[in-house]
Amino acid sequence: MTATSTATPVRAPSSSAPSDHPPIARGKVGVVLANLGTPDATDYWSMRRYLSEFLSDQRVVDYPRWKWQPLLQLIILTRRPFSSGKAYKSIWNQEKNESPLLTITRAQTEKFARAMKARHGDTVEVDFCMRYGNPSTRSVLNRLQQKGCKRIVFFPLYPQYGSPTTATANDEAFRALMKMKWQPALRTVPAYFEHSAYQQALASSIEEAYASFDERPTKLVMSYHGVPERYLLEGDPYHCQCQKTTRLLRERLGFDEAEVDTAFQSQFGPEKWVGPQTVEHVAALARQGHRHIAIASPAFAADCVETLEEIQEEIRDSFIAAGGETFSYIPCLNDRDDHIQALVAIAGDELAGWLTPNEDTSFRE
Ligand SMILES: C=CC1=C(C)c2cc3[nH]c(cc4nc(cc5[nH]c(cc1n2)c(C)c5CCC(=O)O)C(CCC(=O)O)=C4C)c(C)c3C=C
Ligand SMILES: [Fe+2]
Ligand SMILES: [Fe+2]
Repeated sequence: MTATSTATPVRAPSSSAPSDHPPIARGKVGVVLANLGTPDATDYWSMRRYLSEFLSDQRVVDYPRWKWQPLLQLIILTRRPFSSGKAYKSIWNQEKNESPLLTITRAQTEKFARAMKARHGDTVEVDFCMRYGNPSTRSVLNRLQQKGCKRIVFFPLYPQYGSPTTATANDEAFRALMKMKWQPALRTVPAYFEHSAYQQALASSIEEAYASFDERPTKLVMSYHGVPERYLLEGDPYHCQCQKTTRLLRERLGFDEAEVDTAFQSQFGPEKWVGPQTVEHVAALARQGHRHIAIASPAFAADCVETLEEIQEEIRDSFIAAGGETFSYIPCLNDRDDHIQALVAIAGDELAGWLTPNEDTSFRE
């Protein structure tokens, strides 16, 4: 996906340059939205390929390779592609034959590109990439470099910093740069959960959902993707940033402390993960007498298998089985206009000084 439809002006070098000098693309600034990635299809081998790439990443599962790879390749990847494939199948975008995460990320990028172009003109080139699967980080950064982007803002779409998400996305971007003869300057966008435009978009999405309910839920559960507790103890701020996301949102909404809980989902493997686990927490809420709860998932910029299947099927079933009656899922911010405007504002902060009018960043003659 390319934001600007104009062809890249590739010019001959200045008249003082030798005639056999390679052509030089005119200087542009790239902005790349990066998300996690998703399988290309739901069959066993597509799922296995995707999960193998994902779960072999030591930022995600940090056990030593000699210990983890035999377990992963010989045991986990013989079974998990079937169960995960079933989950993806239940939410697959049949019309486009792709996963919802890909559909939504593309829609976000198209809107973001239009808004960036309206604000900054043709100097900015926008695209998206995935950490695992396609479009790969390397292919997108190579394309932008070839189009003449001498400066690139790399924007991992994770409101909270996590080593299994933000850090590995950035690692992959820098790995791509390692192969380039003419490497662009690269800025990475930090966690943005505190940004007021992001907080406002999140608050508006919840207020709009609440205005549509016949009866006010007695609890709002903020369900974040979990991580092993050890990652927190070893310095990953993700858990703290999730707690703070909830607090800032609750203060902005003016909700009572007792009305909003934080929980963590998607536990994987035998290690202790941060808690409470959403699937158990909602059942406990039902047993305590909560009949109507709302649930939002602010670790994800886009709805994905973890929200559309895990929350809306597995976690909902857990609440209903324990005696709950109404389970209201509030979608991720996806391509809401206020979310896109927030992303534009956040990217704008990182572009500071890079968009001087008429500046040619490509070549000084
Ligand atoms: C095995 C350990 C995992 C850690 C740690 C982890 C952290 C983490 N993940 C996200 C965001 C997403 N994860 C998604 C899917 C997913 N996550 C794991 C494992 C870990 N994640 C697996 C095995 C899967 C695949 C699905 C499955 O088999 O259950 C997704 C959805 C992708 C999609 O295609 O829809 C997202 C998004 C965060 C924010 C996070 C912690 C910082
Ligand atoms: Fe995950
Ligand atoms: Fe899951």
